[in-house]
Amino acid sequence: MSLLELDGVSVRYGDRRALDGVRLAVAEREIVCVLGPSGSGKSTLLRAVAGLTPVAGGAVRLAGRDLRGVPAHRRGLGLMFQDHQLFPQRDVAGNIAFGLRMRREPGERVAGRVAELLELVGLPGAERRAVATLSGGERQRVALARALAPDPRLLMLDEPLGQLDRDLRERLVVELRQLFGRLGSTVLAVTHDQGEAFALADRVVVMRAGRVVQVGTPVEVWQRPANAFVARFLGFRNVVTATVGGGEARTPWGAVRVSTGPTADVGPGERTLLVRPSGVRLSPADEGAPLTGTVAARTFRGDHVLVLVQPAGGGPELEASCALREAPGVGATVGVSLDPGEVVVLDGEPTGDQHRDQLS
Ligand SMILES: Nc1ncnc2c1ncn2[C@@H]1O[C@H](COP(=O)(O)OP(=O)(O)OP(=O)(O)O)[C@@H](O)[C@H]1O
Repeated sequence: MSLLELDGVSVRYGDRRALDGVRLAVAEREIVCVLGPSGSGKSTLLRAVAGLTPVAGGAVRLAGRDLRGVPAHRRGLGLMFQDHQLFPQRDVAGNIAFGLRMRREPGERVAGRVAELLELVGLPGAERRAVATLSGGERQRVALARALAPDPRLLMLDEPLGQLDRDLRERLVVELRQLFGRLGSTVLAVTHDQGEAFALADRVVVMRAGRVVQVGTPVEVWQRPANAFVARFLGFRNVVTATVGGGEARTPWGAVRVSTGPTADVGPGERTLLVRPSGVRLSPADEGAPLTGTVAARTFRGDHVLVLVQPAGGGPELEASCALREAPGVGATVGVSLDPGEVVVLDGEPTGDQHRDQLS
């Protein structure tokens, strides 16, 4: 059964619809990450669930109970929000114990719980440290311990690692996932960083202008973006309109076969086509590839290079993913062929997970 259900939830700020009929279900022990550009309604969604923003339509249910009229502090939620900073005048223990003290838990029990939580988040013995002496990553851990302290049924995180540098974020996100798995936490998190969402989540929810545009596992969303918006948001550049029919797609780069694999079930017509950068194969210019082009830019991405090629015959630039040693230099003329296995036809059919997302 779902622990959290949003059933057609809408939120308005004046005339602006910040959330528009959002349907979403989060299962017990599931980690769901809401992803979307700035202003798409991610924080509003969390605030609506938390009871910090009034809901104009639809229902929010926790374990089957409608939360309408239930004040924020009675909802059994743990919140770690961007704007919920630590109290600078309290030490680490004072911050973590805040919610427990509000519930008038006995001092001894509180001290034991604080010690346990500090152990959990990797800061054992830090009770008496002043908040001002903590690094950004340590503050984040304390904020997490504070959110976990009352043993919430649902943990809600808004940009949990937002202010930290990339290296630390990448390490912490793995730790967080392990920690939530160990604790059996149910988590609804919001981030604008797709890498973070994909590393943390069991399921990803992509939002645009107050609506849910795709729900799926990280692999499903990555392999099969629902439409051009999601594909571009994930960072794919080779997204074009193509005419599909008779087992091929006519693209601005010429015809590409699409008869095999997951695209075979898509009907004919004008479609959005995604060519993954790994499917753009570069070769020496004189080896007879169907296209030629000039390398316009290169971006190093750790273990590979993204190469931007301007096709000689016109059409949008193509992004190719190359091994470090094989990446041609800027200005080089190259041959280009597209691998049909890496061409995905988008739109036109529901992604499997949209069914799963619907509430019955
Ligand atoms: N208190 C408010 N009053 C009026 N409009 C608001 C208020 N809070 C948010 N909005 C508007 O509602 C929309 C959704 O905002 P929200 O903060 O939920 O987006 P977000 O996806 O979390 O963005 P970000 O990633 O920048 O935090 C935006 O257009 C925003 O300008």
